[in-house]
Amino acid sequence: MPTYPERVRILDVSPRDGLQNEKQPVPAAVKIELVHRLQAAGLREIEVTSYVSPKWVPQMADNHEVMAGLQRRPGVRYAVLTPNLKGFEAALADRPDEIVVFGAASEAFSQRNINCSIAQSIERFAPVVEAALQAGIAVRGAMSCTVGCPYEGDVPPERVAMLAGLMKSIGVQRVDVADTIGVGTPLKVQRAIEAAARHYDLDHISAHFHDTYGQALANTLAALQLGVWNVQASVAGLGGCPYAKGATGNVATEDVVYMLHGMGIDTGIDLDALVDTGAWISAQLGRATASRAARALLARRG
Ligand SMILES: CC(C)(COP(=O)([O-])OP(=O)([O-])OC[C@H]1O[C@@H](n2cnc3c(N)ncnc32)[C@H](O)[C@@H]1OP(=O)([O-])[O-])[C@@H](O)C(=O)NCCC(=O)NCCSC(=O)C[C@@](C)(O)CC(=O)[O-]
Repeated sequence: MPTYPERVRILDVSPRDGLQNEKQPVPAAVKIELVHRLQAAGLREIEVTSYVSPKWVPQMADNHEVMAGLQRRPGVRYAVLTPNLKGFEAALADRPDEIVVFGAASEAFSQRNINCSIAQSIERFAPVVEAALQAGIAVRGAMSCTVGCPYEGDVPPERVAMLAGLMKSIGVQRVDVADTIGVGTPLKVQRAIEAAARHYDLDHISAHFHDTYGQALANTLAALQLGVWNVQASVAGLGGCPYAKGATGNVATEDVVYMLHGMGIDTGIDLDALVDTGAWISAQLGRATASRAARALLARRG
């Protein structure tokens, strides 16, 4: 019998990863309310926004407004993406608890997503990491395409180990193993996590799985079986990456919480309040939730 952690920490990425790809502008007030609803439901880590070029990702151009509008709760960690010093300097004024540098295990994705090679990305991240740590801000490294790439196809675990080693060498404190396009299956994501674990202990590795092929919940379980207990998810399964066409959102937070609570694993999250949050943001966006658990629970409520 596999063993599972007693407690799992979920980071909800919906305000950033979930909304970044929306074509219609989502008002800052809606983004702010989403964060407030998530924290009221018990989320203690939330990825709020990114400080990237508004020409590349227009939806995140309201980063300052969103961060300024937050009513912060003690004990909640608010994370933001900063790909370079320009982004970090802009973010600093908004007092994030954690910044995220984001690289890729695939050269082609690195070029399409952040307009530079993997080696150049590490050069850009190094001063960001140094400045963040000096300012007392935590640093996470997102690693995209750890299983497959929309441009290069399969990505071998050696590439993940290479990227994790580079992240470690510049002082990144913890890393996300991301299946950006959701092509992974349980054993493949386990190989990617094991590759990252050559440089980071499992306490400092998060699972970040998209659900394009319906594998994200199974992949999340596979990560837990290895001992990973930091899991990323997006309420209502919102999301997708602008540089990974056709990729769907992350595993739905409601589905992860339903599974974990059913396994007797504590998350600190109120599933009913989370389902309400997913229903609310889905209504704001004019679409149905992608969460199967939320759909079932809403139907049961009548
Ligand atoms: C990284 C850059 C900025 C490089 O973009 P670049 O064009 O190479 O940058 P540059 O230094 O040559 O500057 C060009 C212009 O961008 C501006 N600029 C430069 N930096 C910034 C900044 N930080 N904020 C705002 N503006 C910026 C800069 O000021 C200049 O403006 P101009 O003079 O032309 O008016 C660009 O490629 C970019 O913004 N890419 C978007 C990346 C992105 O947000 N992708 C989605 C998030 S990653 C993701 O979703 C995956 C993840 C994390 O969820 C995990 C997974 O599932 O895989």
